Amino acid sequence: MVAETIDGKAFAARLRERVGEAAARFEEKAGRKAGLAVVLVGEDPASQVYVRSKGKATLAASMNSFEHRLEADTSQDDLLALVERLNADDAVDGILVQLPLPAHIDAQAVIAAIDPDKDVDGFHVTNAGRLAVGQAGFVPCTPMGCMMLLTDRLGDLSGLDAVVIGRSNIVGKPMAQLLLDANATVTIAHSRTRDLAAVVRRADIVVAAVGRAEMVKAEWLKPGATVIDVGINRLPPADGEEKGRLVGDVDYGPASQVASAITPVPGGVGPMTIAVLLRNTLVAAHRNAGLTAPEGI
Ligand SMILES: Nc1nc(=O)c2c([nH]1)NC[C@@H]1CN(c3ccc(C(=O)N[C@@H](CCC(=O)O)C(=O)O)cc3)C=[N+]21
Ligand SMILES: [Mg+2]
Repeated sequence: MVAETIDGKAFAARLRERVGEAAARFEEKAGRKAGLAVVLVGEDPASQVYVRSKGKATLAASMNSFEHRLEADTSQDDLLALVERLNADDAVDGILVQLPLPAHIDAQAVIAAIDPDKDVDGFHVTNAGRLAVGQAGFVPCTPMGCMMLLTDRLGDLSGLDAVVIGRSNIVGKPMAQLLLDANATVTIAHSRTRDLAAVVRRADIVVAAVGRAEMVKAEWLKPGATVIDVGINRLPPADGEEKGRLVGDVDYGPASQVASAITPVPGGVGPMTIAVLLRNTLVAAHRNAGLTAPEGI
């Protein structure tokens, strides 16, 4: 079997297009653009790349982008004060504080300071709780993007066996909850899981979110499984390479001989994360303006 490639990049482009059209309609109704504030502390090169592409995508989707770049030695109090200003700013519908933060800042305290109704990352405990008990709130962008790719590919997930590898608050746990809400039978595997290969072997759906390059092997997969690879790992440069290649958590080449469908890295889940961020921001804008959020985005 040769797996079909799940083209997250193209799916995300279509989603951003729809969000952009809905954002233009929002502007007509509300008399202002929807706005996303992105806060970056320090100069981590990877974070700078992400923040730049978020800003570009936000503007391209007819929304305002407010970028706040702070020195690496910014105090936690100064960062919290900025978050408070953004909470109070009516032009700001969504707030994203880029993670990771420098070690001297308590990321949990910063996330807790964000107004849950502007928390378009879905990281605030209020939104985690809303997801856990089935109330409307913001769902973390990466797992939401994975769900969109899965339901587009498979339709009804009811009764399917899903294995999520990784238990982070940002991906693994919310991913498992979304799969459960879709009536899949869900297993969360992690570093202490015994015989991970045997656990993965049962799965119709595998979501790999461990952050270890090419860890999930083709031999672990049930033939015909649908594989969503959340990992973005840079390999050490090979001979003659300036930068190492980007690879996922799945050993893509061999895995694509066993799976029926698989997301590539890059071009899979990553672009979906940004598209869902824009969608969450537009939903936030509608709520803040007292308008009904549009359907079909
Ligand atoms: N508060 C917060 N929210 C986040 O959502 C958040 C964050 N902090 N910190 C960092 C991670 C990482 N992240 C990515 C987003 C898009 C791609 C993406 O578009 N990747 C492309 C390009 C990859 C490349 O070429 O570097 C792809 O996979 O095809 C990747 C990673 C969001 N994050
Ligand atoms: Mg975590």
